Amino acid sequence: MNKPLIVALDFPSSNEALSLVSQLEIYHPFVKVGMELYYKEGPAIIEELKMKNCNIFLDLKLHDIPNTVKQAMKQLARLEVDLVNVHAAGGKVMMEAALEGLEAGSRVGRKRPKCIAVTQLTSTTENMLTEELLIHSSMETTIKLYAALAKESGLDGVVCSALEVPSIKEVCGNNFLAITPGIRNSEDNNHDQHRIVSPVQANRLGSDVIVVGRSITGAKDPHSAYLRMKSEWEGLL
Ligand SMILES: O=c1ccn([C@@H]2O[C@H](COP(=O)(O)O)[C@@H](O)[C@H]2O)c(=O)[nH]1
Repeated sequence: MNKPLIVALDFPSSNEALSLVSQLEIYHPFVKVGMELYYKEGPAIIEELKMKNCNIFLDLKLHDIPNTVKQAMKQLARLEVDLVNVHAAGGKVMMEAALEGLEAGSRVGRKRPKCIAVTQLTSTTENMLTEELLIHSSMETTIKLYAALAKESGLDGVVCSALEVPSIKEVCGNNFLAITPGIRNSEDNNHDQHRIVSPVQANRLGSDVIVVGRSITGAKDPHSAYLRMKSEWEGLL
């Protein structure tokens, strides 16, 4: 994986998602299918996106008992996407089970999809961590621990804010992927995101991949918004 920008296709149906993809088709975009679109369209949307030569992150954030996650991952492996994920909060046995399921469901001779773990959602603040989730370590410590647990479980990386990437790389090494949503430029609406950085900062902080949704999909001109984000992320602007 080089330094991709993944576009979050957070749309209610395939019509809107495919229309956005058609505007970016010449760039063979890496796209993310999340719960909203997948729960509406199911595996058919994955097939349609593959026909358009998109790389795909299927972002369903599995979090359940180990056996359920293993069996679910076995099914997801059959979709042959590039990237899937779980919540690190499910623990080591659950993350190991996710990998077992992916191995079991992947065709012989084909590499399993990469699997990453959500550490703490980018919509979570330090205050929420203490007051609501009753986690009494700092955001940075919590995320470092979750990342180390994901690595010990054999996962390929984590989802985090770019703000935490330097400490994750320190603990888990440079090859452990840091995939970072919560990307905004200063003029963008932050919506429900809290731990946010610009594409330029994400690059400087060492993110491997950025995930951008509404700043592109909700822009008046998504094509220009994509190109600007991409150039800033790649350090060209
Ligand atoms: O911690 C997380 C994990 C996943 N996401 C997902 O990324 C996109 C971000 O969309 P924006 O519109 O750019 O805010 C969205 O699909 C989330 O489900 C995240 O934001 N934070």
